[in-house]
Amino acid sequence: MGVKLGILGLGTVGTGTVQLLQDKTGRHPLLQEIEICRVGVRSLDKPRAVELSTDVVTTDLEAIVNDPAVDIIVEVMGGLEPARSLILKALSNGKHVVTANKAVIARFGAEIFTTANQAGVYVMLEAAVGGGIPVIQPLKQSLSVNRIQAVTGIVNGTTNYILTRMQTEGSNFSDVLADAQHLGYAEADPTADVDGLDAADKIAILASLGFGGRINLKDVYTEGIRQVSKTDIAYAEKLGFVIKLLAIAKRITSSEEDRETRGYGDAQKFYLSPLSVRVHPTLVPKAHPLASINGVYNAILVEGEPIGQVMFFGPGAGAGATASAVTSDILNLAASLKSQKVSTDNQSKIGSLNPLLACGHHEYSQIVPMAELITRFYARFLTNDQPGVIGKLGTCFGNYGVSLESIVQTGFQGELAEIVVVTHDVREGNFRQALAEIESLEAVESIPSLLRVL
Ligand SMILES: NC(=O)C1=CN([C@@H]2O[C@H](COP(=O)(O)OP(=O)(O)OC[C@H]3O[C@@H](n4cnc5c(N)ncnc54)[C@H](OP(=O)(O)O)[C@@H]3O)[C@@H](O)[C@H]2O)C=CC1
Ligand SMILES: N[C@@H](CC=O)C(=O)O
Ligand code: NA
Repeated sequence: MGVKLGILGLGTVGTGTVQLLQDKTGRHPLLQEIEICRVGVRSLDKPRAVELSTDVVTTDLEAIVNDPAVDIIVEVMGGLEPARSLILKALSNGKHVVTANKAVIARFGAEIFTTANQAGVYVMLEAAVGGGIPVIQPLKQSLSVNRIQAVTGIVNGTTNYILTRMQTEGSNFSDVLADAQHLGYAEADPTADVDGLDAADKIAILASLGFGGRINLKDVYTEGIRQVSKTDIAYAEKLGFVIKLLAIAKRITSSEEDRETRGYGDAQKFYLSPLSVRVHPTLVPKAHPLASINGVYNAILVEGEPIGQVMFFGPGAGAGATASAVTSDILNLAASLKSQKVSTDNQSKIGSLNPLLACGHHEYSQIVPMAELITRFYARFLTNDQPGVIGKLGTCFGNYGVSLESIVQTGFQGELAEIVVVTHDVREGNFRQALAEIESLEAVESIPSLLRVL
């Protein structure tokens, strides 16, 4: 008996998935048992890069999720609605779901996983984070015995592609964005990429898998790359850094908790300690493993105990790479359908769910406010070119306990001197108080850039 798919969407990812499923030679033999039964699209008139018979393609997506012949729904249409309702309907109808939709999972994960668990079916989402990179299943399975301390990633291919080309070619932001859209990396609305929202969805998913608590998206501090200028890229380069859009989820332990938990004597306390979850452009030291991740590539560095550091690297977007993740999820489900004893009653299906494939849902994690974050900063100031300005900046920083790692004045913008500082670790709240005082100095014209340093 074959496994029948209903695919919702035939855009970049849907087309890549159909292409992969239509070209099975040399791939896993179980693929032979998978059959594309129905494919849902918005428009029947659009030219398609794949051949599908006209009775397979439809605009009636409800009919696909209600079709009793379909075993697995593959949601690659994107957007929040009707994607969310169609996923919920499919699950209620007892169908497994594979989705690449991080926006839906980051917002409605709890509702979706609850519905799936009640129906005794799985929701698979490998493509939702890191495109083709296996990172969801490793966090759920291979790394699940570790106490995760931090997940730090470059998880948006579009912005990494843009920043890389701005750095290597000195290209202009909007031209490079158009190329990323053309290559199929960007979301339908690229604002989600450029403003960091796509990365925020992804780190919320990774943090909830890695740390075991639900993440409220509104608690994820999110800053995109629009304000990253060629000037800052050039200064960063001189200072030994590259600028990357990082998504960071980190367990924060106060020094007291730290003492108790470093030996992991009190594991419960470790699990309950708050997290910092954020997305922002970051100066990454050139020697750091994430500094050399360029173009559409993504990488996710996971730090845990006892594993130490593990980095997942690969193509984070694009048709083929994402189709690889979607199709592996399909294959996983096909294997589990094959090995599952035929069971008609729901209760026994729930009992037979593999906890390492299913997604749990938990309490919300506590997220520390950004003012409490301890990090290094890079800031660029435009000031009058007069004696004593650097001293005045130093005094303001000193007033709030901000210690400077470096301070340079190399350039000019017209009549104004350009001063760049990099701080040592400082509480963000203190740094911002110092900046407020600096802004009020007569000699200071503006503070065009403020970036965090890894
Ligand atoms: N592109 C990428 O590299 C990656 C994308 N993803 C995720 O995969 C999902 C799909 O992305 P992508 O393939 O790029 O998106 P596209 O915009 O290229 O494709 C969307 C597809 O869904 C169909 N569709 C959308 N809305 C409806 C609707 N209301 N009714 C019927 N059909 C609809 C469209 O139909 P039609 O063709 O008729 O317009 C189209 O075929 C998104 O969730 C995205 O975040 C994840 C990883 C990487
Ligand atoms: N738009 C996303 C696609 C993959 O999730 C990206 O650029 O990474
Ligand atoms: Na992935």
